[in-house]
Amino acid sequence: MEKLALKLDGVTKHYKDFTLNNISFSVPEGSIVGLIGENGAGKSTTINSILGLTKKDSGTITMLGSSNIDEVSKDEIGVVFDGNNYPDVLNPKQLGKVFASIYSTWDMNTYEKMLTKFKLPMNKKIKNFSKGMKMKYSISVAFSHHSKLLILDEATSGLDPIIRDEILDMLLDFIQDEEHSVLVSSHITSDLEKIADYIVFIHEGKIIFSKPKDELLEKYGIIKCGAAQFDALDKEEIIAYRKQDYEWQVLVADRQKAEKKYRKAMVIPANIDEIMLMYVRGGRTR
Ligand SMILES: Nc1ncnc2c1ncn2[C@@H]1O[C@H](COP(=O)(O)OP(=O)(O)OP(=O)(O)O)[C@@H](O)[C@H]1O
Repeated sequence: MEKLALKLDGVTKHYKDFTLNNISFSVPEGSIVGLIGENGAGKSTTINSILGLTKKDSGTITMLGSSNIDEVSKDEIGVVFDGNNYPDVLNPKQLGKVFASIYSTWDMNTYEKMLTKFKLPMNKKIKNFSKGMKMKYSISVAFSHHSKLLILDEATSGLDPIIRDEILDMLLDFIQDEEHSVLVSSHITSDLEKIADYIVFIHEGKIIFSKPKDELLEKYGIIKCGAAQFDALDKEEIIAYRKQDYEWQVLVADRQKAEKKYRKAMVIPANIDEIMLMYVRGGRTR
């Protein structure tokens, strides 16, 4: 049976104007799970609930075999938030000593290698690092205490494409060893499309879908057609649709079936961004 690094079951959190509603998904060992959703969808609330930073109202969270986050060794989890994770008046050399006393699994050799590899200066204060450097530094730290599960909130937002690509490569490196797993939230869906094994799409506090990425990319499709063809479509098969000028765009879950059934219509693959947009902004026929 597939081993899970993380499992959420019915996690619910009520705020005055927002409810994170019955969230269930899992992160299999050796995989990268991308949590996507627009601003305010509930991604950070989900991640904070997992880390025990926000107290959930109900539901269970099992992390690395334990349903109590306090019982999970801090060595085993790496956390990377958008922004400063560490006292920024210190430099990596000083912080390395701090981490050696915090993490029983701290590996100074890996730390120094990572800093050299990512051109992060040992003697420069973290507060003088650029945003991208801070992010790479946080991930290097997570590698250096050999964490098994890496959780990143908005790891690539606000970074240029080259640094984003480096960070995505770091995450792919991290899971090469099958025991390592990653949960990463982002609203840059193209980044997650490159690296994630599974995509969990959250909208207004609810999960819209949680699926293997390949299934989404290989199976979902968009039918492009005119009004008469749209009227003739089987409405049961339509997930959502949009009308642009004279063209209808229709999201379906089985592209090949649509190609065979509607030979006159154009059916094209859908990327994650398009799938997300259609779910959020598209019209419904049922
Ligand atoms: N401590 C809090 N008290 C009240 N409401 C909160 C609190 N924290 C978050 N919220 C609300 O919960 C909702 C979801 O916020 P959350 O930060 O989880 O979204 P997000 O998907 O991470 O968004 P973004 O991509 O913009 O970071 C928002 O409406 C937010 O205002």
